[in-house]
Amino acid sequence: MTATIAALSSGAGKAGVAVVRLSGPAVGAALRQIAGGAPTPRMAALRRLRGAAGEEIDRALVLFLPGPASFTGEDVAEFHVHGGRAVIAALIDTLTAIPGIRLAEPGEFTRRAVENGKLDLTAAEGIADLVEAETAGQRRQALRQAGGALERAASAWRAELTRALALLEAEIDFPDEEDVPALFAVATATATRLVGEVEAALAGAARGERLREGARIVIAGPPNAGKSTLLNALARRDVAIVSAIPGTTRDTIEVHLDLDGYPATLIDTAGLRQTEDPVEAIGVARALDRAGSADLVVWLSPADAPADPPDLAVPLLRVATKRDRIDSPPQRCDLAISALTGAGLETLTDRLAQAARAALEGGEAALVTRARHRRELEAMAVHLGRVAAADAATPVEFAAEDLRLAVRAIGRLTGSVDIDEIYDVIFRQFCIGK
Ligand SMILES: Nc1nc2c(c(=O)[nH]1)N(C=O)[C@@H](CNc1ccc(C(=O)N[C@@H](CCC(=O)O)C(=O)O)cc1)CN2
Ligand SMILES: Nc1nc2c(ncn2[C@@H]2O[C@H](COP(=O)(O)OP(=O)(O)OP(=O)(O)O)[C@@H](O)[C@H]2O)c(=O)[nH]1
Ligand SMILES: [Mg+2]
Repeated sequence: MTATIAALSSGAGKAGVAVVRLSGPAVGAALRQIAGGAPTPRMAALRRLRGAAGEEIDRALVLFLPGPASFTGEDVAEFHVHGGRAVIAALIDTLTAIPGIRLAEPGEFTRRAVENGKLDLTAAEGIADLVEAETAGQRRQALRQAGGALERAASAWRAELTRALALLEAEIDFPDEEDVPALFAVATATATRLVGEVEAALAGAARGERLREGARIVIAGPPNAGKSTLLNALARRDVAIVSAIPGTTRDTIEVHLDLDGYPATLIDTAGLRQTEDPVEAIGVARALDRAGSADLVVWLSPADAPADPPDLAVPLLRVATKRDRIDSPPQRCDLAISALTGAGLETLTDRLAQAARAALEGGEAALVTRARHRRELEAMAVHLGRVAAADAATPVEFAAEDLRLAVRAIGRLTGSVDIDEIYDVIFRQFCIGK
């Protein structure tokens, strides 16, 4: 029998109110045992909750949402209790002591919603992104996906492909009864149109993935330029080790920033120099690699010892550091800062926000927000491209197989092909209680 799952769905730690959720066939029994019976469906009721020995745990608002009209599609109960650690622990302990009830795994409530047909996989990913969203732009994109934007596009594609496939299969099963060139024409026309739509969706993919993950801004420069000092100043905490010894930072260090509503990942790197030290050399190689794929490289070099950046095919902002060390305006830079006095830091933050905006804004809202979506749509485009290019010499079976493989890619995208390993990877990333 399906296990009934329980978890704290609100944030961990002390809070005014905490929400504990329960989903599965044992919900009715649990409500009878601890809340004196199930309240009227979908109506909040104030109840005394009792532990196994009959002792009172809390007075709480209780909700009963009978399946299938619930978030998971199963019977669901919610306990809105006082958010103290001992209250939550007593309630969870009492619930999980009831036969058939266990703690939920990360994302398991949402996984059940998908398995019961309440959401497709892309909408579930949208919910995960909504929980993770740190900026308004990320929230909007996640909400759109959770509302089924990609799901609707995918199911429209699937319906058209299935229709075209049915025509070709009729031809394979009953050769000579139909006019083959006419059937082929329908299949190639459908494939040609859908390739266009899939490619339009893919065109926004880079932006969609960027918005989800944030613009990538890499701090690079010679050793001792003040890179880690700047990272700490912008992050407003001591993330990276700072010292007067050149070659202090070896690995890349990332922090997430909200730049005027635009999410960004700021990456500190090892100082660039020729080195005999094999570990430092790996750090230098990593620094160059990150810089090469950044949306912006902030090239730092000391005002009293300016250095030129290597050739990079990405936008560059040249910043002179340690402005406090020289009197005359620094050379060969776009702006100058001093972590000591704070001079120039506000201007720099504005420039970073501009760069993040340039990397993330523009165009329509993206349908594709993850590499996983991109992979499946690219696979679709390859198969549809072959069908679109088919001619009289192409065997009908080949075109049909390509249409089938395109449909399969859509199935992997939306989760309608039941593929456990895809589910496991995706739902592992959720929080517990979601
Ligand atoms: N207290 C609480 N707040 C919450 C949730 C929750 O589970 N509990 N949610 C959870 O993530 C989100 C809201 N999402 C929800 C989505 C569907 C249903 C639901 O009951 N759907 C039924 C009935 C729909 C209807 O009445 O219109 C259904 O789909 O059949 C509930 C919550 C955010 N806020
Ligand atoms: N006077 C002055 N010193 C600074 C300033 N910023 C950083 N420093 C000092 O410069 C030294 C190097 O700073 P780091 O931030 O560790 O330099 P880095 O670029 O990360 O160096 P590596 O990790 O070795 O590549 C430290 O002693 C800092 O205190 C500044 O604005 N003014
Ligand atoms: Mg450093």
